[in-house]
Amino acid sequence: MSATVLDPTATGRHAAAGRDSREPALKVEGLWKIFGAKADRIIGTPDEHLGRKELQAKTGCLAAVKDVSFEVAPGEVFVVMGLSGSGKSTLVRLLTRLIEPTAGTVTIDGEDVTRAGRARLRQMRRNHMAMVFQQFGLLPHRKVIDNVAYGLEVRGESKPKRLARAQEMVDLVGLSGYEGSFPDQLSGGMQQRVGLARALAVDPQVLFFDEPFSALDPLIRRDMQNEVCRLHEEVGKTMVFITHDLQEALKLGDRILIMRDGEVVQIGTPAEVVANPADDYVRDFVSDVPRSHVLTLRYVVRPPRAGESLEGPVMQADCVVRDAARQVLASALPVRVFEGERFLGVVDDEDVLRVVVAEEPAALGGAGAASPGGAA
Ligand SMILES: Nc1ncnc2c1ncn2[C@@H]1O[C@H](COP(=O)(O)OP(=O)(O)OP(=O)(O)O)[C@@H](O)[C@H]1O
Repeated sequence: MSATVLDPTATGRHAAAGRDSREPALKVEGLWKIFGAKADRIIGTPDEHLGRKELQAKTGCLAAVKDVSFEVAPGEVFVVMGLSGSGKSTLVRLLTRLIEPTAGTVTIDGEDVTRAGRARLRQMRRNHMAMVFQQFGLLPHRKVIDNVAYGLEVRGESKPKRLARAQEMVDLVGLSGYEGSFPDQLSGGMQQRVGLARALAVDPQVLFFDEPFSALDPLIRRDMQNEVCRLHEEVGKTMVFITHDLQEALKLGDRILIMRDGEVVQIGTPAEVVANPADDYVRDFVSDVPRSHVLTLRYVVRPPRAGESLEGPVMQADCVVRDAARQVLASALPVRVFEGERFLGVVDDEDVLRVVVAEEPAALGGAGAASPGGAA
């Protein structure tokens, strides 16, 4: 019944993430990492098309990352998600060249990282990239303030300058008062805040997160996810975030890249991935996700029916259905949905309820469970 309006040019949830004509902050093209003795003899031969297991059986080599390409816009939060062994950690290490790629290029702010010589790479790592790891990587004998200032020290900043910047970052991550503490005097969540402050201190072009919250207990983990959202709102940095946790990916990502066996299965906004899973692997991943929490009005909007009022309140297409529901249900007239200035259509009580009711256990398998707007 309802028409689905899918807009491939849809921008992310974060204001700074608008994909525009500017150069991507990060561009990855045809990136491969094959482990094994004959790794460099596989690309360009028919063997490159073999599945991971077949390649391993035939050559003894393991394709951890296989022909991966994507672009990240300035200010975007880009999440790489996949099960254990899918190649996420290898991928993020390739992006910073902690591991050398077998093939492909990585460009950060227009500069090809894969071609950089040793000295230039070191310089790029100090100035343009920062990493936040699961194991924090803090220096145990240094106080919080000196851990945060570490990257600036390595870069040769004067002491007053680096301490002033470090203090600013300590305050930003909510650790004011703990500057003089040592890492082992802090909880796991607080230590990870130090890791965040340290990464932000160098004002990098891209921040890489490799499963940073996996070791934290669920409540702290949620706090830290909120913290990343808040920090992103404040500093607008480009972020590449690795996780195996779908909820985390949906919460943080403007877009999500889903990996399996080293390959890209799907790249899309949380709503795109939930509404249109690329295959059964992704469908299985997203099957438990409450759709109203992720789908936006873009996915339920429909053309107005003959005689239907076009005087109702106006809402933007990127508003999540759950957040829009109250206003839609309170309005006697259908809500008009716009993308910027462009009129996309209308949404009424029934359109919203169809998404919400489909999540109710009683509706599963029943008529109410029909996919909203036929989007799935
Ligand atoms: N140095 C290495 N030598 C050989 N194989 C490796 C090496 N590093 C990783 N691999 C293999 O590459 C594949 C991808 O590993 P990777 O650690 O990148 O996956 P992941 O998605 O990050 O998994 P996890 O979440 O468990 O860390 C795995 O099969 C792994 O065993």
